[in-house]
Amino acid sequence: MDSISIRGGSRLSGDIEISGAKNSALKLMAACLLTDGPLELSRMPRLADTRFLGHLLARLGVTVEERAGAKLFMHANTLGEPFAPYDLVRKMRASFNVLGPLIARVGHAKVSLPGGCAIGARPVDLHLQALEALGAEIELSEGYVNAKAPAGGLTGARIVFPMVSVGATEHAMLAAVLAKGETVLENCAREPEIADLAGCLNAMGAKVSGAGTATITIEGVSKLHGADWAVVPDRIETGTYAMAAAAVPGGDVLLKDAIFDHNGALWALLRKAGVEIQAEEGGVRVKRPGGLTAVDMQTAPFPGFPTDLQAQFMALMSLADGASVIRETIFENRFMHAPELSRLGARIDVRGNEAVVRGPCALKGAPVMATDLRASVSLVIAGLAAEGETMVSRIYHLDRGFERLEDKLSACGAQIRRVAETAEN
Ligand SMILES: CC(=O)N[C@H]1[C@@H](OP(=O)(O)OP(=O)(O)OC[C@H]2O[C@@H](n3ccc(=O)[nH]c3=O)[C@H](O)[C@@H]2O)O[C@H](CO)[C@@H](O)[C@@H]1O
Ligand SMILES: C=C(OP(=O)(O)O)C(=O)O
Repeated sequence: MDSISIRGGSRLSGDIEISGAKNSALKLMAACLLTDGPLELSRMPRLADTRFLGHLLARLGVTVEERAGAKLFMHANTLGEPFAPYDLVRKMRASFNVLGPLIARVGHAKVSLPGGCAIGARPVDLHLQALEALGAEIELSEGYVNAKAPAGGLTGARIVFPMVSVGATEHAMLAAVLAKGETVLENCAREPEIADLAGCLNAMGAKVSGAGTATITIEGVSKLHGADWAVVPDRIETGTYAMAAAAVPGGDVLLKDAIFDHNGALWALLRKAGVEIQAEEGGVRVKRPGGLTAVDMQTAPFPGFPTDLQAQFMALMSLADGASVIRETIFENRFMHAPELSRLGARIDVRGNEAVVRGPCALKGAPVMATDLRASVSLVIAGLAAEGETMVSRIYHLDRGFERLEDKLSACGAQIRRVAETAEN
């Protein structure tokens, strides 16, 4: 297993190009199952997760080809057995979203219950309830979901989600586009990835309206066709590099292609903390002119502060003057980075879903372990500010969601490198 070595203290200066969003790309990839026409995605991030889902799609009979210029071509003109085995689904949550498209197009499917980051219980009851509301018969057996559409196919329905779920909203959309009649989804997630999925589905001939609001209406169509679609820039990668730029005084980075409006909650808090944020032609500029002041934060569904940036924010607050109270409201076990940050010298007390960070802490490099995707990058941010060397192990978590992280950061002056595992280490 590779590690990442960081020598802290260098301020970041330069441009970082933001890749396509992992969390959007994965659902867009699942959409290729809905049509016998080709789907070509551009601004595709090359990540462990997208490769894994590519393997699963290939197993389902899809032709999957990476093409030059960050493109991914997928063609599901014929599909094989609609079976998604445990080994290909356990590593990430988004692969579960092949279930809806498979029942919508093929009429039945067997898909393993999903894996993903170990940040809480993460049930899929809302996904299954939505598919059942569309008429699917669902049976759980030995870790698998066996699902079947009724003889005439899925039928539109009114579905009111009892809580906001990104994955369940997307899953319902992916199934309802081919259902007969109208589907109305209420209390939907409003994340930019949802609007991206709706845009792509509409480019494929679907009739989805209201994505990005709490109510989404879908007029089912009998067939979809191929399309070309550009993945939305990654707001989590954007926020992560913004906080990396703010970790060392003097940081000045242009986040190229970042969409300013997708990170409103983060920008408001960073400005309060003393970071300068400016929307510019072609991206967002982040500057850290002086010291940082502690601010409190609470995660919430979009447009609130994203849970996927909570770990990075905690790392930054360890460098800020004063106490910051961080409350995690989405996942019940998403503070595993706290003890690792403490190894670098951060003072963090965790009580239930609340963490109190008391800064500023003089961080010192140490060996630390990545426990999940966003936790691992919070250790990188802390390492950029720490004195001496920080060695982050288990970075396969990082490779799930950050494309060429070392290259992007070192091009801006960070002293960061990947250390390949050898017989000696
Ligand atoms: C691949 C992907 O896009 N992952 C993102 C997605 O995850 P994911 O789609 O899994 O997250 P959800 O929005 O569904 O989860 C929100 C909350 O709802 C709960 N819940 C969810 C579904 C369900 O059937 N039952 C249920 O109880 C979850 O346990 C959690 O407490 O949104 C999360 C919240 O923005 C992000 O952290 C993840 O990075
Ligand atoms: C938690 C994440 O991914 P997954 O939902 O696939 O575990 C993430 O993107 O931060």
